[in-house]
Amino acid sequence: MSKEQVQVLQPEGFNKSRWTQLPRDVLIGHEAILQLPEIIADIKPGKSALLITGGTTREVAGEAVANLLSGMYDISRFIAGKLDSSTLEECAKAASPVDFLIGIGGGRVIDCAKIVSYKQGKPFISVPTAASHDGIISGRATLPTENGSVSVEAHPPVAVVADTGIIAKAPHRLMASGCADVISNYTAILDWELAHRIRGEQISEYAIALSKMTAEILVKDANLIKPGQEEAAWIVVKALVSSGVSMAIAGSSRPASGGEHKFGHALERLIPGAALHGEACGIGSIMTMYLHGGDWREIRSSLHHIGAPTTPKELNIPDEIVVEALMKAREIRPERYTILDMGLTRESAEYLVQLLYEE
Ligand SMILES: NC(=O)C1=CN([C@@H]2O[C@H](COP(=O)(O)OP(=O)(O)OC[C@H]3O[C@@H](n4cnc5c(N)ncnc54)[C@H](OP(=O)(O)O)[C@@H]3O)[C@@H](O)[C@H]2O)C=CC1
Ligand SMILES: O=C(CO)COP(=O)(O)O
Ligand SMILES: [Zn+2]
Repeated sequence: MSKEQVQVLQPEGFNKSRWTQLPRDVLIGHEAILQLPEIIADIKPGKSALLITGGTTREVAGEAVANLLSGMYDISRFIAGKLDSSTLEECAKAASPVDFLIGIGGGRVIDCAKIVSYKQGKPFISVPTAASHDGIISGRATLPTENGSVSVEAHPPVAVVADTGIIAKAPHRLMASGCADVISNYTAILDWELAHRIRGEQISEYAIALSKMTAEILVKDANLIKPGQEEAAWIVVKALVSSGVSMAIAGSSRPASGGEHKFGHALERLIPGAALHGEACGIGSIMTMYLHGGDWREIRSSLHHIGAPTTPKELNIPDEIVVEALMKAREIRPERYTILDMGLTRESAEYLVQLLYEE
């Protein structure tokens, strides 16, 4: 090779730079949890750990992890029953003496571990007990506030350990919700492209391609997603990881969160706990796909096939609340421009909700 240096013809003002953070170790599979000691030994995060769980997930996996690691590490425990400022404060106190954190549970618990570990500059390990959301691996956390949910900067876990045996045993509703979260990537991308065309918002073709491919693979494999099957857990966790990587590439949740997520966050504010995160976003995605002029029936039948709800009635949510959530979606994260920010009228919102019931 010639020693001659290539002369870089720098376009004036070129100053792009992106720092993409990803986990160092991702372990998915049968009895993966038993390999936690090896994963921790590989990362060498320190000698003491705080295990953050929920009330149920403490029983499902938290105590098993505590037993596995005790004797090797100093273990303390914290139960994150909610995700609000006082829980975060208490969790931060519990975390301050330890070297690293392990979040064992659903999205709420993992986001709690993510936020506290980020604020304290400590590593955290993500141990999802359900395939219910694509925040398993992402570097962002969703924080409910009085003014609606905000996406806050955090850091990705240093490692993800997803035990497909544990995840397959979780209620199927959780896995179906995770699938819906991924299927909603279709409309999140359409919204991002819309914002690019109308507002000149920067898009990432790599993030879009990965996010779209992930949703497509999941829809193709929908017939394999059955309750209690470890293979189903394997397929869905891989999709959630891939969707999380698309967010890491984008440096934002844009490739996986558009108008259907703004609707989902608004619904959660109006009727907390009635729908799981992915369930709400899936229903939102049917409606925003209709507005985009895309194949909304395909979204609806994929959700139905997987076992996710496609109507408010299935969740015992009154239709009027869904109309309200569609109208309020524009107040959630107003800087995130989507099809729901284009002047949706109440009459159109009512029509969208009726569409969900169409034969
Ligand atoms: N950061 C990001 O990028 C993303 C964040 N999210 C966030 O994640 C949250 C949604 O996560 P989701 O998991 O749906 O909700 P939760 O974390 O609230 O979990 C739902 C319920 O499932 C229970 N559970 C979890 N695993 C099992 C199991 N194996 N067996 C029995 N029960 C189980 C939980 O128990 P327990 O009470 O013990 O917790 C909880 O009661 C939202 O806050 C959302 O905003 C969603 C997507 C992306
Ligand atoms: O849920 C997400 C992706 O599925 C990301 O969350 P936000 O909508 O809070 O950005
Ligand atoms: Zn989501």
